[in-house]
Amino acid sequence: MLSRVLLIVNPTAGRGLAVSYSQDLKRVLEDNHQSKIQVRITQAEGDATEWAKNAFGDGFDTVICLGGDGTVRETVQGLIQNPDRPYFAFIPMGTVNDLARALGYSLNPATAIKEMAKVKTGNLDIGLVNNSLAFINVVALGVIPESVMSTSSDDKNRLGPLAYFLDGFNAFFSEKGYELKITDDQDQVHSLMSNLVLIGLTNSIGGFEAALPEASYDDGLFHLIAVKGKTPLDTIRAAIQKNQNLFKLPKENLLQLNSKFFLIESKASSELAANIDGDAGPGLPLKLELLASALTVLIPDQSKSKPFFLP
Ligand SMILES: Nc1ncnc2c1ncn2[C@@H]1O[C@H](COP(=O)(O)OP(=O)(O)OP(=O)(O)O)[C@@H](O)[C@H]1O
Repeated sequence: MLSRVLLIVNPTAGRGLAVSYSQDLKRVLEDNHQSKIQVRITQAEGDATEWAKNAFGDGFDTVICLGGDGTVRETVQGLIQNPDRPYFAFIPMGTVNDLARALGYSLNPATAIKEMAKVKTGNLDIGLVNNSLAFINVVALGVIPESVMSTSSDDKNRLGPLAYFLDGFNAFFSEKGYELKITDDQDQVHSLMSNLVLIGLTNSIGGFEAALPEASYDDGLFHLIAVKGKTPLDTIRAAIQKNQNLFKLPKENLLQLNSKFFLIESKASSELAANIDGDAGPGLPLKLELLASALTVLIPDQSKSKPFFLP
């Protein structure tokens, strides 16, 4: 691992600093792992996927991308298309960086680069939508995820997480709800009216690291939370009437399931599109399959880098 490394760099990520960060990462890898490095800079959507797909055949044992969650997702999309998969890591440079939070990476790119000096490996579960589209963090359905999909890259660069908040806030007043049928890996069918469904792979969703506290990137399960009710306001009213913390909604307002598979269907399928890791995805029905331990991911080995004192 880390002998021949392909660095995939999205030059638009990290407020345009990704290319200069890639040179810092190159030095850290050469100095600490004697790596042979090739740096490739993406020109457009799809480059990261194509290069990651062919990386192992091109002689790379490790692929590291520098970019936001979109770049990470595109890279993973390429890696899983080949049965021979290189080691994988990334330097987080996006707005939310959920996978970085889940793996314990530093969210500061300069620190995350330094942390690549000492790494250990972990298993990373990946989600697959409709047999083809990979996801790394979350599939979300409902009025809030729909509105967030329209958040522009310009707004994200200018406003950071606030851009998502503003778009999501407007959606709170929408009167939409969806009649959904959710089938799990035990063939249990759950029917409900919902305004928000999240299917997460890790504990961190939308930058909230405790969103799914029991979920882990390597536990081999999807974690689904569906908020019952026609509008988000309905749900919040119900919670407040019961004096509940909004993040601990009463059980009757939530459906929670863990499963390796979900089929999600709706009566009004054309109305509802999925948000896949923050970007627009296909409409319902959605088939979600979990690819357990699909990738071997590099994780900072903080235990080794900490100073060691004898008692
Ligand atoms: N040279 C390029 N010019 C414009 N867009 C590019 C280029 N290379 C890649 N992209 C696209 O940029 C998109 C967004 O990239 P990325 O997710 O890394 O940044 P971001 O949008 O700032 O991150 P986040 O979504 O976490 O805020 C990716 O989907 C990718 O396809």
